[in-house]
Amino acid sequence: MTLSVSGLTVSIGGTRLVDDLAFTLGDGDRLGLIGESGSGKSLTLLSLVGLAPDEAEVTGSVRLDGRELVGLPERALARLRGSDVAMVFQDPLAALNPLRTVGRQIGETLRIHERLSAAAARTRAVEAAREVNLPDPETIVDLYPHQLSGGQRQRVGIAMALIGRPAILLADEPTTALDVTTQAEVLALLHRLVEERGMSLLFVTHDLAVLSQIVTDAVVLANGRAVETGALDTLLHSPTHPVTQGLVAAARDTTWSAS
Ligand SMILES: Nc1ncnc2c1ncn2[C@@H]1O[C@H](COP(=O)(O)OP(=O)(O)OP(=O)(O)O)[C@@H](O)[C@H]1O
Repeated sequence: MTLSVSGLTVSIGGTRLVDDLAFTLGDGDRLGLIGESGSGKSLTLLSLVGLAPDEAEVTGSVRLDGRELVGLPERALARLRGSDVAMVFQDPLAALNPLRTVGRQIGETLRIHERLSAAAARTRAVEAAREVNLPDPETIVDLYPHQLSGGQRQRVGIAMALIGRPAILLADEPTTALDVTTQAEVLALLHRLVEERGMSLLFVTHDLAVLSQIVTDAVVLANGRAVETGALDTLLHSPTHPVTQGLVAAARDTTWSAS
């Protein structure tokens, strides 16, 4: 599947927070969206699938295999989010229901979309838990979110996102809340799953060091505009825009302080 974005503009209260953005995510592509805090990364990601805040005005074009998503009714967008396009977010705890076992939450999509029985959904949830390397999957699916570590919860978030076999994964800072070791493990897991399943990935982060572990190309955002676009190697080794240069310097600092 190809996601083609052009002229994407998101305004709130008359301010353009995302301004005339264009990029294409083709089959199997791994693209990063990087920029400092407030540069418009999250709003961009949310706007692609109709999840921008109610007060936001979204214009421009987001096409999924030619089908225009901007202006599509919420029902159609919701169907799409459960099937072709899936998302993982920074804070898995906020995305999880504290009162339901993680297995039930992993299997929920299947109960809705494939009308599976509770028992069949549980079996698939156990398989999904195993695929994301959760320890003791048979037992862990019966636990509640607060009984898991942060890294385990993010693995649950990934299992939930991937169980519907999406073609495209949108990830918004999925490892930012994790410690450095867990972050590396979760990035490696995402990388493996994306490759094995031939998914395409749009990965949002403020951290170029993280991005270099998972994508091949990136769009650098500043004040809602794309200021530099290209292969990650080129951005890392010969950044031309001052914002990109700042991100490279920051990534060097974190790499040094982590080692
Ligand atoms: N609902 C809203 N109402 C008003 N302004 C908003 C709203 N949501 C986001 N913004 C503003 O839009 C700009 C872009 O926000 P966005 O969350 O996309 O940034 P970001 O690059 O993802 O930053 P971060 O890394 O901090 O999440 C920011 O200036 C933010 O304050």
